[in-house]
Amino acid sequence: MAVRAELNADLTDLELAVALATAAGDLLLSVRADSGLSGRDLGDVGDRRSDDFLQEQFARLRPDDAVLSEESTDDLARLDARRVWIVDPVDGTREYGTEGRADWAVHVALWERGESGDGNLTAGAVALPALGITYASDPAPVAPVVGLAPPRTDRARVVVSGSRPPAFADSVASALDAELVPVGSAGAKAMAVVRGEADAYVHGGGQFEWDSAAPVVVAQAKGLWCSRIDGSPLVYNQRDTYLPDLIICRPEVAESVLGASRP
Ligand SMILES: Nc1ncnc2c1ncn2[C@@H]1O[C@H](COP(=O)(O)O)[C@@H](OP(=O)(O)O)[C@H]1O
Ligand SMILES: [Mg+2]
Repeated sequence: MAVRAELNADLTDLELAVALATAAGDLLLSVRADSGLSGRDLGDVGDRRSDDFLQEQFARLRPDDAVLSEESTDDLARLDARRVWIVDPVDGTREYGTEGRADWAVHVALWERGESGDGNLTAGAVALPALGITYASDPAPVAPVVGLAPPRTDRARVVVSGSRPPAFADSVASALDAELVPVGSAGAKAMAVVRGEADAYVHGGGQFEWDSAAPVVVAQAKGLWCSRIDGSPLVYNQRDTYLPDLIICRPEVAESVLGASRP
């Protein structure tokens, strides 16, 4: 879904997720180009500007919905809400602050409560602004990005955090006879699997709902396996937003990845 939609309340939830992630990404690119800042200072300003923009737009376009954002106080009103937007205004803040890095993202996901009271992620988008691409939670095929990753060999690839790879990363790599590739941002790693550049993204040791909600709803829509490392479902809009581990992978390798990741 590459078309830039005008931001208005008539957009579907999916169109709105794509439009907001894309627009916040454009804002972040201009802050990065024009602020004269770098490193942590740039990350802080980017986080704030992107979050302010997203909060304003949700208040204007979906005033009845709750919002859970990494960068805003959580007043827990979302626990009684029927619809909750789960957003990460800059995922991969460290990489956003580092000149030349493209592995950072904007995450926008929607969680909706069902008849039973439980809820699910129902729509979402991950923008990779430095690549000029926004991925949507629809089943449309995804084109590879030429020149982004080294050409595929027969060897599988597993993407992991550059700064905090999980303790079980080596065992997953052995199980798949894969190379481990460090990439920043949960969204950028998940989209590498969506594009087919990597076979799996594994994480353990700490993360929050906003880090994975949008990547997971996009990956699910593209037919990928998404779960906790013990194989249980990823559950969102919980009181405690800590959601420390996940696997996103091609369904064919899920059993091997789970076997090698299980605590
Ligand atoms: N051990 C940990 N505890 C808490 N958050 C973690 C974490 N490891 C990774 N994350 C978060 O997950 C996102 C992706 O990290 P990584 O690139 O290392 O895989 C980052 O989000 P933010 O950049 O939004 O803070 C990072 O803060
Ligand atoms: Mg994050």
